[in-house]
Amino acid sequence: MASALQSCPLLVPLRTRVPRRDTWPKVVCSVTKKQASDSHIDSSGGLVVGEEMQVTCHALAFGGKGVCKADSGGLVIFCEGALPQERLVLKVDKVHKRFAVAHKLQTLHPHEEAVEAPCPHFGGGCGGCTFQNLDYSAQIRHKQEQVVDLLQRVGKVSNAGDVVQPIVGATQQFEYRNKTTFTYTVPTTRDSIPDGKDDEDDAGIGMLMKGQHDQIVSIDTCLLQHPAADRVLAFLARELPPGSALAEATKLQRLMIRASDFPEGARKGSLGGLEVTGNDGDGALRIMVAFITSEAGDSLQPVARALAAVHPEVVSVVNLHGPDEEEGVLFGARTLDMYMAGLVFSMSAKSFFQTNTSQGNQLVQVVQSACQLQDDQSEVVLDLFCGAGLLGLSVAHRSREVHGVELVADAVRDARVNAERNGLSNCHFHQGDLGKLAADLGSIVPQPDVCIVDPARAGLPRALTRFLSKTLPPRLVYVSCNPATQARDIRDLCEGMVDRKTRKRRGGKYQLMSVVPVDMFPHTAHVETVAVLELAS
Ligand SMILES: C[S@@+](CC[C@H](N)C(=O)[O-])C[C@H]1O[C@@H](n2cnc3c(N)ncnc32)[C@H](O)[C@@H]1O
Repeated sequence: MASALQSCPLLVPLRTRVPRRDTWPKVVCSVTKKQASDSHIDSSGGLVVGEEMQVTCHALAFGGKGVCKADSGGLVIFCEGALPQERLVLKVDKVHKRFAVAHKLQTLHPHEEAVEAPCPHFGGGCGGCTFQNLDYSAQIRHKQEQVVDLLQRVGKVSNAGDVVQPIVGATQQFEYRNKTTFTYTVPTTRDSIPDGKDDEDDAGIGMLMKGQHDQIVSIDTCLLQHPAADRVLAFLARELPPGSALAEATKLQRLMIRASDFPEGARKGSLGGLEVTGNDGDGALRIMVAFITSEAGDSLQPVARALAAVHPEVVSVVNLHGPDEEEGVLFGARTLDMYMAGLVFSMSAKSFFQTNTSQGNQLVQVVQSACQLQDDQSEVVLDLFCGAGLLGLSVAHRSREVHGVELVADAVRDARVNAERNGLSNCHFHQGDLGKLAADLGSIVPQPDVCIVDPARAGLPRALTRFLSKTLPPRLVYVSCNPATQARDIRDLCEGMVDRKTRKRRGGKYQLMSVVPVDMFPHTAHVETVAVLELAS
């Protein structure tokens, strides 16, 4: 059923909605464009756009697409939804010079570890999950293989198979997300619908479609998020529906729901080994809701109060509005208390927090042991891209000093409060853009013994790699949510950066000691990795 829907481009608009943006996307027209491109014949590699064919999937590419080939050989075809060893029918969407892109129409012979996906939205285009139809042990095995493969191909690490440690799998594979963001849409206008007819159902709240930035799948449940978030979503879908006068007046774009409690295995005692302050809170469920709007959203106050009256676990409702996401409190507190690694964190709506509480604890333990701090609290730790301070604060009790640097001002403010709330007076946090201030970082923070970096998906800014290659902290602990950019940066740090004039690499001083993959996001293609680099002797 799901694959039949995916196979027919004309059905796509019925399952998608147009999100509101300040710059209005021309999404509905793109259906017409897509039809035009379907009829375009591209003969490169013998593949034709729109062609349907039987193939076998051989592996999973980074990002979750299946790597397929036609029986007669030819170009590699990256196919959405295909699993290794699966025999399937696909439809070619795009043909490039060296590869083609396709989506699955039908499974002929399934992956031997295929399972029934429990979510009603899986396979319907929702961008949330990739592997719900694959047994969890197979998911993590593939993630492990991808990390090794990227280190070999991109990082040029010859002993990648030895360096990469066994992946830390998740004990809790559903309901693990402590934060979910939903997109609000408005009904499309009459002229933007190709057949000129209004679609009464054409507004919704949902997740972005796979690979899209301007189309969503309407959903009423997400099996990855905290179940309490489903209840909040249901209330708001009823009381503040897309297209309602209030949603229109405030230009409501997105809805963020953040839940704080203790999923199975998140408590300090049950994991063991976390040496922190033991600040576990009372275990009560608390929820923050943020309405992200284009216009100031003071008029959302009555909805916020009604939500908190029906769902007393909602302790904070805020509005982030305008291009700078200016913050206003609609109900309760401005921040939400979150707990991880035996520490308490005051979290503003705009601050980053590890999205999987249970696996966040595991990640912290991996980082703590990767830092290999001495027992005498003599060492200085740098925590770059520190967010609200999670990693730096979790090693502060074993350090002389911790210095964190972070771009988002609210996160820096939270990090300072968090140091104080956890009684960690040896921590200092600085606000700044590490892409811009990297060259001057030495005048802002002391020379570290250990430097933790945890950048966004783009990896390290070039200027920061240059700074680290010059100042040479003895130990680098590189936490990454994108093993591809991490592999690139590891190569730069170990073999040296490419000299613009000579086009040769020079100056690499590090060696890669270990990489630990941690599965923070079961059922998705994402994998977190913690790499340790030391100065080569
Ligand atoms: C993956 S999060 C890690 C946060 C923190 N280490 C944690 O575990 O909670 C990356 C952080 O880097 C910050 N960031 C992104 N680009 C940055 C930049 N150019 N300079 C400084 N911080 C940046 C983001 O705001 C975010 O808080």
